[in-house]
Amino acid sequence: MASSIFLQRSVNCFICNYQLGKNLKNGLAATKPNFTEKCTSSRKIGGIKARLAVDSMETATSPTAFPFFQTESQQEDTPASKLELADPEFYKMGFVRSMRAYGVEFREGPNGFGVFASKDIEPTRRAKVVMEIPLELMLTLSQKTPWMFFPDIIPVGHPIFDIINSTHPETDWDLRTACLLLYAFDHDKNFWQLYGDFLPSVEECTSLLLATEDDLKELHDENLASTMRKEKARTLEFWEKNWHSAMPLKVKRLARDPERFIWAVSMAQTRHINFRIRVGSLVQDANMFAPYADMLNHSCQPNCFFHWRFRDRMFEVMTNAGQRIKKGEEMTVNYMRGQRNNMLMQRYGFSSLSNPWDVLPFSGNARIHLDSFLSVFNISGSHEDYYHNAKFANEGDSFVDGAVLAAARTLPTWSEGDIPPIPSFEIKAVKTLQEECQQILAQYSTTSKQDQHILDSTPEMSWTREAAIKYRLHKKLFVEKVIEALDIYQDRILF
Ligand SMILES: C[S@@+](CC[C@H](N)C(=O)[O-])C[C@H]1O[C@@H](n2cnc3c(N)ncnc32)[C@H](O)[C@@H]1O
Repeated sequence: MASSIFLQRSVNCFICNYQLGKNLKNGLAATKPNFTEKCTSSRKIGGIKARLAVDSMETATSPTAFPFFQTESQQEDTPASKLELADPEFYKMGFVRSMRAYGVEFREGPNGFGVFASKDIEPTRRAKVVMEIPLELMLTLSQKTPWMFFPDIIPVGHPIFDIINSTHPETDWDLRTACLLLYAFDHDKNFWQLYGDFLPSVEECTSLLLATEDDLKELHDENLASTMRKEKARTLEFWEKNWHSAMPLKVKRLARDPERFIWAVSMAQTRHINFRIRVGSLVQDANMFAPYADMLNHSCQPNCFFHWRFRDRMFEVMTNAGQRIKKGEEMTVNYMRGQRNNMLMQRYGFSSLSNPWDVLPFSGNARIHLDSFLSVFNISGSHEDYYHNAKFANEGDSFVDGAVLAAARTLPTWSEGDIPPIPSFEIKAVKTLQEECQQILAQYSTTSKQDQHILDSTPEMSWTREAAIKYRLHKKLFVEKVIEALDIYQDRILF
């Protein structure tokens, strides 16, 4: 594959009507395109600036000082008012098509666009609607054959119809939705021709499908790197099979180069939602691109969720019942409950410093006392639902976050009702577990400090490279947090 080919898609900037040559180069070492200097109202400018500005704040914050569960997108550390607001056109083009947003605003932060509360949201007994997106604005594909789609923009007999029809509905959902997205971009007066300008470009998308071989090496995780190579090969194979020279122009122009198709698949992987919807009497499991809702970032402790309102075919973003959200706070949803960082990376190109579902591969026989370990950190609930019982935590005690919950889930433990831990046994077990942690750290060729230094000293790094380095850094910080948690366990319980 010739990865250095440039794809130029001309788009108009809404504010200044400047003709932008959209740089779709799939070379992530690429220098930032020139047009960012000329147009001050495109998504690109804000994205890059915001990332630089916020990165320096991030590094000033020690990872262990993060408040419980508030570090998912790390935008909480930056006042929302400092993040750039989305272009007014972004709202307008949706409002005229009956999209509604209540008490939320879109801003560009370190993780691209995000959704923020524009006023205080008081807790209520019922979940509150904050966004409504009509079915007509979404791109929706049924997951089962015969495949159905909304809105009905593809004429039967169009070759892209046959291409989508040739895919496997369950395993090829990303290839199918990518085809539908590309068709929507090409379809006269379709909403996605406008919305597409607010999607991340090749340079801004964190999907590892767009990562270079060098970026994949930075993961320091050969399994994940190899999975991504296979994913990329599968995508290319599909493009080669369907975009050969004998294809009619109306298909060819949708993705003239493999890079364009890989970008569309990465949009599908990082933005589409699996959802069960009811339209009339028909209940369908669907793959959907839901504009505006796809700007919500992920959190393992989200304050919002999605809902389908079948009565008037509205896709809704709702706040959790009883949830208080302060003005400026980020609104988030959970993309993948119960998944480890490698799965988040594979699908979305980011990892979480405080993912409560991450695990460490302990191999020995050493075990610590479950009940006493949990009680030291005020962790409550059953195994699958551990949570930090902040009510009993010391004031200002911010050590416990998702990483400590993950530690609670993965540390080998024992428990026999009321039998207390025997200090000498526990010390031995703790030491062995900490040694295992040190061994895990020793397998990496860099330390967490070195990773942090690389991130701090290379502000112009590509988004995929940054995501890869953060991934291995998050792993190490998790291991270090386990070591520290075991220290605290010894200090607080045994002496
Ligand atoms: C559905 S989109 C969300 C909107 C996106 N931020 C944007 O700019 O368009 C998913 C992408 O957002 C970013 N993202 C979402 N949640 C994140 C998080 N907690 N940490 C880092 N990046 C996140 C990742 O790049 C991911 O692939």
